[in-house]
Amino acid sequence: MPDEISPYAFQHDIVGAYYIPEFISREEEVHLLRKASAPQRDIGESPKHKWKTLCNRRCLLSQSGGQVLQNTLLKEQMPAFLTSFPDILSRLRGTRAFERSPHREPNHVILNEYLPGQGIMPHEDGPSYYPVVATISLGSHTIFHYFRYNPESEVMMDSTISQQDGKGNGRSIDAKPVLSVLLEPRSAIITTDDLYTSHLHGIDETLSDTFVGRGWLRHATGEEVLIANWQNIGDENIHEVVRHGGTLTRAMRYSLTCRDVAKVKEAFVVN
Ligand SMILES: O=C(O)CCC(=O)C(=O)O
Ligand SMILES: [Fe+2]
Repeated sequence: MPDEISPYAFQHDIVGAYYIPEFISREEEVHLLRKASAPQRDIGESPKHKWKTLCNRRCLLSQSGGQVLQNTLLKEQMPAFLTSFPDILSRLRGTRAFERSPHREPNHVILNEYLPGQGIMPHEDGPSYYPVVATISLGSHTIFHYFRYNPESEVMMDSTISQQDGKGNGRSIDAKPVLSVLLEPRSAIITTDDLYTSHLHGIDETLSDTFVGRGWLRHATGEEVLIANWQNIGDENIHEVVRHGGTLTRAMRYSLTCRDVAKVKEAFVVN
């Protein structure tokens, strides 16, 4: 990864995650939240940026930059709210995380909406995208877990989840995360390398997150898991709870997931 992004790596065994607190300002967050939470007026007003509900995700989703069909982006113009204030795309270019991606910047952005208690099942983002994704959080913290598949020969008693891998093969997943990260509102997390290509990621469906101190989270599996970036947390209140123990309540959260689709086809526009 280029120098710009390497200071945002944090201590853990697997390479490929970079956490940037305060990637956008509070003022920018308020502005984006207003856009995101008024889908009829802003993002959802044109048929191109319609909200969809995905049953396995239990979140609303709006795609910008176009639809991805058969690994190909049917290109449309990015809505102004992503390129004006704040200019998220040029800020992401500045991290140089997309330096080696085909278009050297994201050309596809998905807006997800999570009510408190909603999450997203462990999944891979798949082969349509170049293996780097930047996720910007708005409105609430959340906990992002990365998982690994169980090795073929290994039968794990606690692996309660299974999922199709990138090649469409059903595989079981180790329920204990290999890496857990706290995403603060206004932060960006960049996932790449091995974490993108051979791991899954997901968010538990929970209304709150309880910490026992020094970065340890009480996880749904009953085990305690360490929040790998707990010493990089910028918000004083959140840091205090994670450091000394306590509970953080989840609020409505929006995320912008920004990726580069290699194959692009100009969409045919009929006026
Ligand atoms: O909302 C998030 O932080 C993650 C969303 C995600 O994993 C996805 O859209 O593929
Ligand atoms: Fe994802």
